[in-house]
This record gives sequence, structure tokens and C-alpha cells, in this order.
Amino acid sequence: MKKVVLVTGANSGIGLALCERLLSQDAQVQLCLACRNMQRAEAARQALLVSHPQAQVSLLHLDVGNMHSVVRAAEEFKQKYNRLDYLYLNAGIMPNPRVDLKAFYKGLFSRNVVHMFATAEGILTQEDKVTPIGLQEVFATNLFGHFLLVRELEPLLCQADHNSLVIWTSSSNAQRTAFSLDDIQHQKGHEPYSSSKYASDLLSFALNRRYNSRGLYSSVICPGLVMTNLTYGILPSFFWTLIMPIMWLIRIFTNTFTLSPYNGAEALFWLFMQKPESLDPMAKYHSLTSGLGNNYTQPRKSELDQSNVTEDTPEGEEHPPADSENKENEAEEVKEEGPKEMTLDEWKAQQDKDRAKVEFNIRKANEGTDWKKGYVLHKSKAEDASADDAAGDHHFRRPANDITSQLEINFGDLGRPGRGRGGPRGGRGGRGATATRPPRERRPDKDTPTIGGSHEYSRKRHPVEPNIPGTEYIVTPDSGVW
Ligand SMILES: NC(=O)C1=CN([C@@H]2O[C@H](COP(=O)(O)OP(=O)(O)OC[C@H]3O[C@@H](n4cnc5c(N)ncnc54)[C@H](OP(=O)(O)O)[C@@H]3O)[C@@H](O)[C@H]2O)C=CC1
Ligand SMILES: CC(C)CCC[C@@H](C)[C@H]1CC[C@H]2C3=C(CC[C@]12C)[C@@]1(C)CCC(=O)C[C@@H]1CC3
Repeated sequence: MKKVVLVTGANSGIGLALCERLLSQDAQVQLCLACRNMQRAEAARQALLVSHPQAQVSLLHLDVGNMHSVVRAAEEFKQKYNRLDYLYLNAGIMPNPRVDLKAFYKGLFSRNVVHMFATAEGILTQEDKVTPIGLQEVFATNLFGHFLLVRELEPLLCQADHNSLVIWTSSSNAQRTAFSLDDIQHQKGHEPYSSSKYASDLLSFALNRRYNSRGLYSSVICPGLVMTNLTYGILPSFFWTLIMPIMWLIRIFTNTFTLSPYNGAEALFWLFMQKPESLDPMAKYHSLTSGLGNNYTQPRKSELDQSNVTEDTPEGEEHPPADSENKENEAEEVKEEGPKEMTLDEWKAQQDKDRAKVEFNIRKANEGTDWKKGYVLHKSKAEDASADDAAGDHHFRRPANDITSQLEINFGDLGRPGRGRGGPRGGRGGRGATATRPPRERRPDKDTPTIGGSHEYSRKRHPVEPNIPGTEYIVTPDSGVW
């Protein structure tokens, strides 16, 4: 069966490099480039066809920051394809970036210098703006549009006869400190990029909890520091030319300076060759390049999952590489001490206890009582159907004090006609029967220690004028502490 792959933001940088690599690996793959600018998309298609004249490459018009466009693109895609194996959520923006020179020089002479170069934590700010429907542009593009795309493509992603993988291009710049449920789209701060990437990490975990039982898996990757349009926008071009030799020098000391889009696409490419069900829902897969220029992929603990880490481990020293030369190998992960394993029943009990604390809802308007406190993200013409968010959906074992256990995302329901309650399209019962599916087995070396965080969550109202017909998704601050 030919694999169908959809890549957002495929016309340049890491997305385009990924497409090139996918075609080199599998000439049969059916590739769909989802881009906002069709001229640039066509240019990318032509470039791919030069090296792979027989390749099946189609274009899809998608402005991922525009919810109308997302719904339209998903409809068009569903008309054209009857399956989707890999959905790469790669499009991303970092508008008006600025390097805080003071913080940079301070960092330069601190013991966190390597960390600063690897993550840009605390030295990179952006100026965001508001979209016509009242969302913050960075969150709309990097997060909400992609989430909506997953939801709209659910019938293709959740099929009984094969598993599918959704892959988020996150960043080492995804920082927990930049994300707050008090200011969910990072309106007040100056690090919306970091915040949106952290939120995408969270959402990926939530998608795993919700969808693994239906054959949809979600992973997060981190491409390292790659020279693309996005990074070239950070400093004037003459400056980049000036510091390029230094960048290459730094690469000897930190394997996260992958620099070329080809190298940055390593983890995206590596995931294409893995079985989705073999991946760790809590890991972040990093593209890394050694000083000698060898690429490899390494799963690392996500920032979500290391709030109990007091000292930063130097980049690249935690895990042995899951070398992409050895395609049969599953990703190896850190053997951390102190994980708390529990049975499914114990875990559910823990969930019930935690559920009182947090409610972070993305749901349909009119569901529940507090809907006026929400953001309307999207409406579509679909009919109502009952929500299916039973705790039984969560089927893999998780550490007891995992922060994500305190995150409750109500996914609402698109209420597709002809579908059973939460089941796959066409009434195929297999994956819909979540309660009967056993907890996912962990490999003995897959444990990661975790601890919950807590942010005060205020009940603020963020009104917007949605003006999109059909079903509404609403994000509501419902209750409690997170
Ligand atoms: N470069 C780096 O060091 C790192 C990058 N990343 C992430 O990698 C991803 C790819 O970025 P990168 O290749 O570096 O940068 P590029 O700017 O080269 O690529 C970004 C792609 O996203 C597209 N895009 C942006 N906004 C939209 C939109 N609203 N709708 C559809 N497509 C859109 C761009 O299209 P267009 O050409 O029309 O602008 C472009 O194709 C991003 O998510 C970025 O955050 C993460 C960590 C590090
Ligand atoms: C002022 C100069 C002498 C040196 C500035 C260096 C910075 C421009 C870079 C240091 C760390 C880099 C980095 C990124 C961009 C460029 C740096 C800030 C990213 C933020 C690019 C996008 C990402 O998602 C992660 C990268 C982390 C590291």
C-alpha cells in the first residue's frame, strides 16, 4: 500500500528538505505539500520533481493560521485521498524576532552558555499580532490551525486497518516558563513562539491520550538550530555571514547545531521509518549532528516531563543515539531512576483525583455551563453528536506525578454523520472499543521520572468574534489549579 504523507509548510526549509528525503527513501510515497503560497509551493514541487521525476507530489492550498482555510483544505484533501499515514505539522512562524543582547552577553559568560546556544532561552523575543478572528497569530499558526487540521482529518487518521502518525515540529526553544494558562495565547508576554511550541508539546501528549486507542499516534520533534528563512529573519544577513564561522565552531561542542535543513529534518525522517505504536508518547525526538557531521535521532525527556530536574544535563550526554542508519532499532531512551509504574486501575483512580483540579477544555459551544468564558477557535457545518471523552480512552501507563495527568482537554466532537460514538468512519468497531484495549506496555527502559507543576488558573473571559459557520471549538478555563 502506498503511504500518503501530508506536510504543512513544505515549500521551504526543514519541510522541503523532509520531502526530498522522503522521496529518496520511498519512491512510491504519495506526497502532499500543504502551503499558503501556491507559487512557492509549485516551485518546491518542481524542485522535487527534478531529482525524482516519477514522484507523486500534489499541492494543497493551506494557510494554517486561517481556520477557514484549514477546514477547506481538509475537505479538499479528504476528497482526494482515502488514507493518511503521516501528517507533518511543520509550518511555523516567529514574527519580528529580536535578540536581547544584554541577556545574551550575560548568558555568554555564565555556566549556562551551551544551554543558551541550544535553546535561546531568555534571549529571544517576538512581537505578535491578532488575526481577523481575534486569535494571536503565533498560536493560530503554530498550534490552533494544526490542531484543527488533525480534528478535521480524523476520519483518515483513525482507520481500523493501519496506524497513523501526527508529527509536530517543536523546538528546543519550547519553554515551560513561557507558557501560562493565565495567558493562554501569550498575549501579554514577548515569547509567543516559545509558548506556542510548549503548548504543541502538551497537545501532542493529550492527542496520544485521546487517540492512541483509535490508531492515531502523535510525536514531537526538535530539529535543532537550522539555517532557514525563519532563522535568517532573526539577525541581519551580514551578521549571519559574520558569525557563520563561529556557528560551525560551536557545532563541534553541541550536537543541536544541525545547521542544514537536511540535517534538521533527521528526526522527522527517522519517525517516518518507525512504527507509530513503538514510539514514546512522552519523548521529544531530537535531530542531532555530531562534530564530524553524522546525523542521528535521539529521544529525550520533554520539558513537560522534567520539572524535577534541578541541574541541566549537557546536551547530547543523556542517551545513546538511535542512529538512522540502523532503521530496525527502536528509539532508545534514558534509564532514569525512580519512575512510578501503576496499573490501569490505579492510574484511572489517580486521574479521577486530579480531574477535580484541572479543566482545560477545547469543546463545542453550548456544551457544559461555562462556555461564555471561552475562545471560539472554529465552527464547521457538522451536526451535533455526543462527546466521547471517557477516561477509558487513556490506555497507556503513565507516571503518577506526570504533569500531563493534570491537563484535561475536552476534544469535543465534530459529529460526523454516519459515525458511531467516537468510532472510526464506516462503523468499523475495532479501535472505537477503547475500554477493552489493555494498557500499553512500556519497555523496561522507557521510564521517565516526572513531577506535576502548578500554575494558578484564572477565570478570565477572552471574547472573540468568530464568524465561521458550523461547529465551534471553545477553549475554556474551567476550574482549579494547573
Ligand atoms: N530553523 C530552526 O532552527 C528551527 C525551526 N523550527 C520549526 O521548524 C518548522 C519549519 O521552519 P523552518 O523550515 O525553519 O522555517 P521556514 O520559514 O523555512 O519554513 C516555514 C514554513 O512554514 C510555512 N508557513 C508559515 N506560516 C504558514 C501559514 N500560515 N500557513 C501555511 N504555511 C505557513 C512557510 O511558508 P512561506 O514560505 O509561505 O512563509 C514555510 O514553508 C517551524 O515550525 C519552526 O518553528 C523549530 C526549531 C528550530
Ligand atoms: C548576537 C550574536 C552575536 C549571536 C546570536 C546568536 C543567536 C542568534 C542564536 C543563539 C541560539 C539560537 C537559536 C535559535 C535562533 C538563533 C539563536 C537565537 C532558535 C531560536 C531558532 C528557532 C528555534 O526554534 C530554536 C533555536 C534555538 C537556538
